[in-house]
This record gives sequence, structure tokens and C-alpha cells, in this order.
Amino acid sequence: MTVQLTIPRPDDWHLHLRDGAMLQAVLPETARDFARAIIMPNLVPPVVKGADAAAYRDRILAALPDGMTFEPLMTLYLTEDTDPEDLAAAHASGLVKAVKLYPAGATTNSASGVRDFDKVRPVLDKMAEIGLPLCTHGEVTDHDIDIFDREAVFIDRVLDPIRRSTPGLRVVMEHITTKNAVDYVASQNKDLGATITTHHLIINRNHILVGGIKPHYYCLPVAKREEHRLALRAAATSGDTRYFLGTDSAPHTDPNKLSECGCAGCFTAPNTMPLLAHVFEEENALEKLAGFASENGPAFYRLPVNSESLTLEKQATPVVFPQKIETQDGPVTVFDPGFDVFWKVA
Ligand SMILES: NC(=O)N[C@@H](CC(=O)O)C(=O)O
Ligand SMILES: [Zn+2]
Ligand SMILES: [Zn+2]
Repeated sequence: MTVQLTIPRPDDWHLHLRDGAMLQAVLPETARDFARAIIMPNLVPPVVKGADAAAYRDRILAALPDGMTFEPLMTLYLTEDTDPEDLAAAHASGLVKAVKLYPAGATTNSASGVRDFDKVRPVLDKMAEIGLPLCTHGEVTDHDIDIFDREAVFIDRVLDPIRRSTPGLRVVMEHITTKNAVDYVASQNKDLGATITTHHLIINRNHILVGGIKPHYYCLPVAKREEHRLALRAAATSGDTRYFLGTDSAPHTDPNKLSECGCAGCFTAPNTMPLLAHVFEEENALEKLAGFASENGPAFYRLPVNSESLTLEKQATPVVFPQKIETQDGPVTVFDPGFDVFWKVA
């Protein structure tokens, strides 16, 4: 007997689509399963102004294959020069759904990010006033802070002070990787949400480092100890509506991953939904997958749940996923969970 699970069509609340040839190649991998996605603005140069976001949205829609439907939810990249009025206009027109905070130097293409948080205070006040969410890459970049501690230190030194000084600002802690983040969400109100990636529910730091270094498991924030992965699993499957899926699917070509200074990012768009079904089944929480992947995100972003549905099907033999996708820039390796998966999208 085939086991089936039907959920409202999911959305991805944290996605990197890139641009040009890469965009062309990766967009169908998301649009196949997801109705909408929050599109990360860390292009080179970044998506900073409303006009940049409008042009990027048009490039995404132009790259969408015929017959596919997909709605890109655009974001602006917060810089110390962001103009609160430009941002408010982009929000009022319905174009922009969130603003992204990258501490300068924290991750891929974050050089234009924020160094001095006092400089963006007027922007944050404006966002609180108009109800525009702030998405945070939550890691400090201080050289003396160990990379495995950078998320926890960000919560204490940056996030909590922002939340205290800007009451009413709605914040998403993006791609959380620690029990510290889960504990912080628990201590806060409904104005704080958190996205969790597929891969952080599957790998811990041993997967990256034991038995040889595995560049395809390297992403930022870097995967932590097992106790943290277990806390993320508990959070994702808890039914707490403040947790929702943000895959952080972040394609880089193999030459850029398999290099002396390899890029950070896992490419999970092609197999995320089957992997999540596997994880939620392991946690005896298949009935919670609809909340995590399809309902909690729209509730936070004040958007309707998609009216279409997606059916996942469990088969008797392992599903074979493509190992790579080809792009004009080179091959991109698909995230390999390292175990057999029996779920597929019907
Ligand atoms: N997650 C990653 O490891 N990489 C992302 C950037 C990010 O989300 O931090 C990317 O753009 O490649
Ligand atoms: Zn990030
Ligand atoms: Zn990301």
C-alpha cells in the first residue's frame, strides 16, 4: 500500500535564486514544488532599492518556464545607506515583503552589509511602523568569536538589543542552527519567527568533518553539534507556528564549492520536500509538516495559505534523485542526505 500525504502547496521563506544562467537553471527546481519564495537579495551588486527589486523580480518571472507558476516575494538588502522612504514605498506597492540584514562579512556577498547598527536605526523604526519584517542572518563577524558561537553571540549582542530598542519590529531569525536560537524564540512573543533549513535538520558538524572534509555540507551558519540538530528537529515538528521552512537553498557551482576557499551553501531545492517528509516521519510528526512547510510562513507574513496542494508519496524502494543539475556556469551538486529516502513528490 502506498502511503500518501497531501498538504497545501508549500512556500520557501528563504531562497537564493542568483541571476543569469544560474537563475535559469535553478528556478524550475523550486517552482516545481513551491508556490512562492522569499528571494534573498545578496546578488553582486545587491538588491538595495525598490527599483532593483522590481527589476530582479522581472528577471525571475522571465526565467520561469512556460506552464509553471511561481510568485517571487522580494526583499531588500539593508545597508547603512538604505533610505527609509524608498523602502516604505516598495512595501506599500506590494513589491517588497521583507528586508534582509547581513552583518558585513558574515556570509556570501555580504560585504555591503551593516557594520554599525546605530546607522540603520531610522530604517528599523520605519519598518516597525509599517509592519515590514526584518530577516536576519544571525551571526556576528568578530574575529575573536569562534565560528560555532557566532549565532549565540549575535542573539545576545545584536538581536536582543534590536528587539528591545525597536518594539513592534517583526523579525525572522533566518536559518537557525542552535538550541540557543530555539530557546530565544521560546522566550519571545509572536513578533519573532524563525526559519529552519532542510539540511540543518539532517546534518551536524560531524557530517562536514569526520572521515574527510565534505564541502557540499559546508554552509553558513555552519552546522553545529548533535544536541543543536535535535533541538531544531524538536522545534520544526513542535507545531509552534513561529517556525517555518526556509530552505536557504544556495547553489554554487562545483568548482566554487570544491576549491581551496570553497563557497558556503547547500543546494536543496530539488529534494527538499521528500527529505522533509522523511525527517517528519522519523519524528512521528508527519501531521505537522503542513504547518511547517505551508501554513506557518504565510501566517507570519500575513499572506493567505496557497489553495493548491502538494502530495507526497512513500514508495517501497529508495527514490533516486539527480546528483547534480547542469547550468551554463557549471554543474551544481544537489544536497545528498546520506541515507535512503522513500518519499517523492507525486
Ligand atoms: N547559507 C549559505 O551558506 N550561503 C548563502 C548565504 C546565506 O544565506 O548566508 C549563499 O548565498 O550562498
Ligand atoms: Zn544567511
Ligand atoms: Zn541564505
